Amino acid sequence: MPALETELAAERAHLDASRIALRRMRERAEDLFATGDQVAGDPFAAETLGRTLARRIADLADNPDTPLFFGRLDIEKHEYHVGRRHVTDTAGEPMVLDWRAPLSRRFYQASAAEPQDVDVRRRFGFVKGELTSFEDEHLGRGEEQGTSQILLDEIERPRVGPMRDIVATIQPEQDALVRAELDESICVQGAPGTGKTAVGLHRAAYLLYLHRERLRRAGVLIVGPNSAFLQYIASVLPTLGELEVRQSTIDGLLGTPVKGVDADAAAAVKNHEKMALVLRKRLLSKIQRPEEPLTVADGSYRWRISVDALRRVVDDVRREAPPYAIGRERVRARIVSLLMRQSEARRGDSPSEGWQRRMGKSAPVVEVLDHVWPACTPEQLVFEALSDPDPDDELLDEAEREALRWAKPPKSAKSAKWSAADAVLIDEAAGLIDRVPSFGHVVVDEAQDLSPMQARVLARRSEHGSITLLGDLAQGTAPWAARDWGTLLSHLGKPGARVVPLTTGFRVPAAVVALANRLLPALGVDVPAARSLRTDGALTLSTVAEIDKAVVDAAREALGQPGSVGVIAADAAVDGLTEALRGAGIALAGPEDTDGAARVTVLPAGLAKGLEYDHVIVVEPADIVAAEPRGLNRLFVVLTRAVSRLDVLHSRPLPAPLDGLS
Ligand SMILES: Nc1ncnc2c1ncn2[C@@H]1O[C@H](COP(=O)(O)OP(=O)(O)OP(=O)(O)O)[C@@H](O)[C@H]1O
Repeated sequence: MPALETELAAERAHLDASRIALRRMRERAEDLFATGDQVAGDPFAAETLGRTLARRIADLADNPDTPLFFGRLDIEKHEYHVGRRHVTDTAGEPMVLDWRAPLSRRFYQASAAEPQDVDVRRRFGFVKGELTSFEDEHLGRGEEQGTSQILLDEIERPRVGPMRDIVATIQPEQDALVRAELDESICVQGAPGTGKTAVGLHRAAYLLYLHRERLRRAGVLIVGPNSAFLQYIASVLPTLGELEVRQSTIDGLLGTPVKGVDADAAAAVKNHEKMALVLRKRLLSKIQRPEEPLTVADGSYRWRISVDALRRVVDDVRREAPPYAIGRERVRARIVSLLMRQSEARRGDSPSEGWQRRMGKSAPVVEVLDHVWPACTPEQLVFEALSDPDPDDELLDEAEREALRWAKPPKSAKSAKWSAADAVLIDEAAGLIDRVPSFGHVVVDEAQDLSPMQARVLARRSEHGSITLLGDLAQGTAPWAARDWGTLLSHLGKPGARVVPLTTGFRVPAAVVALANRLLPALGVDVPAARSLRTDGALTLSTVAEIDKAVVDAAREALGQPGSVGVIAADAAVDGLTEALRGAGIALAGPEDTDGAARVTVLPAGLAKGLEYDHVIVVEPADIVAAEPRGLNRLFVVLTRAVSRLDVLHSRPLPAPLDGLS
């Protein structure tokens, strides 16, 4: 047989053997699922089983498109398959290792230079769950291949629907972040499409696998910029078998319903870190020194605490600096304890708990407390700070005080229409007044846009845990967006966190990366430029006479290719473009698209962050830039949403950094 045919025959034999193994494993996984159904003995077992089954249903829901394994390691004559989760045979022996297991690390990290005892690493390629190819690297013999074709096929695959997991093709520098220790907080500065979001989600799944009990108790939180983004990433963790993770926006974490909108000047002051001090100062100013002694009647006795003793109590508690509400209870407890000592000395016995409670609630004690340490709710504190900013507070100047004051003052905290920034202030106040439960781990995506006060919301929720901060300073579009990570990390309470850059792009083709990189010098941030792994892709820049018509034509042409199409324009242009596309008979994704078949989405530039489309049509870049103070950063975000093809259509001149390109 000629050499090529021999090789092909051998390859077919390998594939057939792997297909048989795959079928056996899937049958075994389904068996495990079926038997679990019948063994619930008691209510606790039934509940636990219910949870396990729910997870398994989610695990298997993507059958048969999700392969049970995607890799194999040959180590000391043993073959270990690596897949999305453990599968064991009837004797309990592992058939597939979970990708998060310690041994699986070698699948991602072993190299010819450091084979880690791996003789052969095999990657399997699948198309719609069907095993179609494999690649072997004989690391033991010092052989390693360059960029994997299976990885290239995966990143060039058309994107339809929500985000997918990347377990089969996690790259070594991504894996190092995914597997960082639970106690370590990390900040990932990643250029567009370098896999920041993917890394954050896989890190959450990895930490849950390794520290399941600890994290189940404390909880894992993923914070994203808006609900469209959360929907887009929602299915990644379930396909990795993890259902118990809270995914939320910042607004969603706060208890206050948002009914009002701030003027820009008010939002700027309210999001500034000095508001934390303003609120703190205002709250502490409620604490007064006692002026009168306390006298309490107790049957035929009268107990008396001197002004000096009361002052000592208040001063001591103030120095201990507990949260405000706890401070009030501490003062009450210490006053009761002084009363108790007098009672013990006079009566010679220890008063009961009932007596202590009665004393604590007696009118004279409550009167002293209300004077020296009055109760206060978070809403009340913020209401006061916005109704009547303290003129003696040198933290704010008069313009800032004016910006803070309500345009139409509400009668009380109860009737106030709180804005999103007010809700953050109320959360700050709540953190001053009482303790906030902390998550075990918090992943924050698009973190560059957090304001200092929003960062403090997350600092409170990760005080006893760690964080994974994901972002790109170049994509900062909020008025308060971070210019450097150090300052933001301090607001998050993790000043020492390691900042790690990711620069290899998996989404955006090289030609599009080169276009977007032209904007970088004008963005005022110091970040390393991206390098794309993709040499495919197409870029066109066209001057057009009639924008609407050009967009319709471009969308029609885009529909000739597979995958999703995103038409991204300045927010104000979206309605007109929607009408033009609908008028031309192009079905648009959205609420009317009940069967989910439409492939074209019209998207305001303001919502494009974090999303991706196979084909992106960017409409009138100059309008996108002109629409907001950080318009160039917004354009940078918009240009980097394309997976395969980018059309830039403009009738007005292109913004300066792109000048002369079309
Ligand atoms: N190792 C990988 N293997 C396959 N695909 C990958 C890999 N890393 C990233 N990708 C893909 O690249 C695309 C971009 O990833 P992701 O959205 O996580 O990047 P990002 O850095 O968060 O981007 P952005 O800053 O633009 O929001 C996604 O489609 C993701 O699945």
